[in-house]
Amino acid sequence: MHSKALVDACATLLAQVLTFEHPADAVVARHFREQRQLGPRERATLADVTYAVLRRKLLLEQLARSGSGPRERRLAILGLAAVQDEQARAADPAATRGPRDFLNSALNDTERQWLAQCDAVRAEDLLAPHRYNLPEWLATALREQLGDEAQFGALAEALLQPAPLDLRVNVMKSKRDQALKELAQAAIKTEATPYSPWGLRVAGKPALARVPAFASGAVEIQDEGSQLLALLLDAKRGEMVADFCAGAGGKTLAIGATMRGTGRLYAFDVSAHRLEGLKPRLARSGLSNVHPVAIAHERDERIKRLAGKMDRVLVDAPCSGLGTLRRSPHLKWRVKPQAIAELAALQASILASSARLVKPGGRLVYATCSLLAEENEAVAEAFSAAQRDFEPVPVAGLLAQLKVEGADQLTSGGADGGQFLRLWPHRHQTDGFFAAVWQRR
Ligand SMILES: C[S@@+](CC[C@H](N)C(=O)[O-])C[C@H]1O[C@@H](n2cnc3c(N)ncnc32)[C@H](O)[C@@H]1O
Repeated sequence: MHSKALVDACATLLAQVLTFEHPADAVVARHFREQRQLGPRERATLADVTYAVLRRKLLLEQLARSGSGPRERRLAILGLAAVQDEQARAADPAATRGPRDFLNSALNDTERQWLAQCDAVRAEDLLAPHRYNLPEWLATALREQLGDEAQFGALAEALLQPAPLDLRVNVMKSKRDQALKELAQAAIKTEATPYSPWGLRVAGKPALARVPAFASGAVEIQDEGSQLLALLLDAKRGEMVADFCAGAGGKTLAIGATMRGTGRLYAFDVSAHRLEGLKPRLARSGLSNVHPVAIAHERDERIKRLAGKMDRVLVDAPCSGLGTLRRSPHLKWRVKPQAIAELAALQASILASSARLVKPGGRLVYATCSLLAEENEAVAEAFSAAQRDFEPVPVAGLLAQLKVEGADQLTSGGADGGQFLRLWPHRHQTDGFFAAVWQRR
């Protein structure tokens, strides 16, 4: 596609995404279905530009104010420039700018001059909102929580970077070393992730669909943080286990593999549509112990019948998703502060209902991919205070038993900082995750 047409195509897509009526990934997917003529490279560029604009929306809007022409076109130009910069940095971390020839060929003289002025703006001269690109309410909450401007700055910077591509080796089908070699034979370079024993981090963003290790189910795409949540549940062969908010089953598959395909693993969710997404992954995984069940709500009769029967229950609760801003940057503009209190009430209700499933001596894990204390520590502490027959279990000890390296770096809270799992993009290169664990007395 000619550079002029590409800028126009980016501007068209941005105009749809920036209404924020629907999640960005849904808008992009619909746009691609409608625009069948777009080739794979053009689709990749359009998606990259959309996400670059969503990540740095406050900065790019500020820079766009000085330009001329339609706003979406100015944002598309700045987004394309940002993507070229990212690509240049990926090839050479010392690089500051990508090449501008291709982009400049799409611009008129005024636009070229304006882009050169934008390129000349120095990061250190930016006001905090333009540097951090977070809505004010969220910046305030995260600053308060981290209690340190340098830590907050590092987090904000990490949230502006695209997430790495992590794989989980399916222990039913392969071992980490073996999968690494098999992927290398398909020219996919990976290295072991630092914390999860099943994790491989991929260099770059290669297409995986036709890679034999992926097609055979030997590896699945899963963030290292997500893998650690399944590890914490530590489900064993032959047990009765429930993944209460299973969605498309990312964690279900990891849990099923730790059970070596034995026992019974219920995958509950209120969304039958999301559970549908589990089916093709289940087929690849080789697991036969997973039972997906669509429920009406957390107090569904089918849940009540299983009360006190589960060895382990994972509650991967619906949350703001603010720990996933590297891959879902639209969330920072779509999630409203008022929604957090509603989510916290839903999380408390789901946690209390799912706890009934746990048998005496069984384990309960509450997890979110939110960074906010209101959805995390506050929900866990209120549960501990109200449910005296659930004994809080410090996560640091569990991680050490599971031989996770650097376990003491992954936790916070409690008298010694070991109570909860707390993963941060800027410290652990994972999405932001929280987990609390209890044992039923
Ligand atoms: C964080 S997502 C789950 C992600 C999934 N565990 C994974 O690893 O891919 C939260 C899920 O909770 C589900 N959910 C929302 N309300 C629920 C409820 N009352 N009971 C059970 N699941 C619920 C949503 O449909 C969503 O799929």
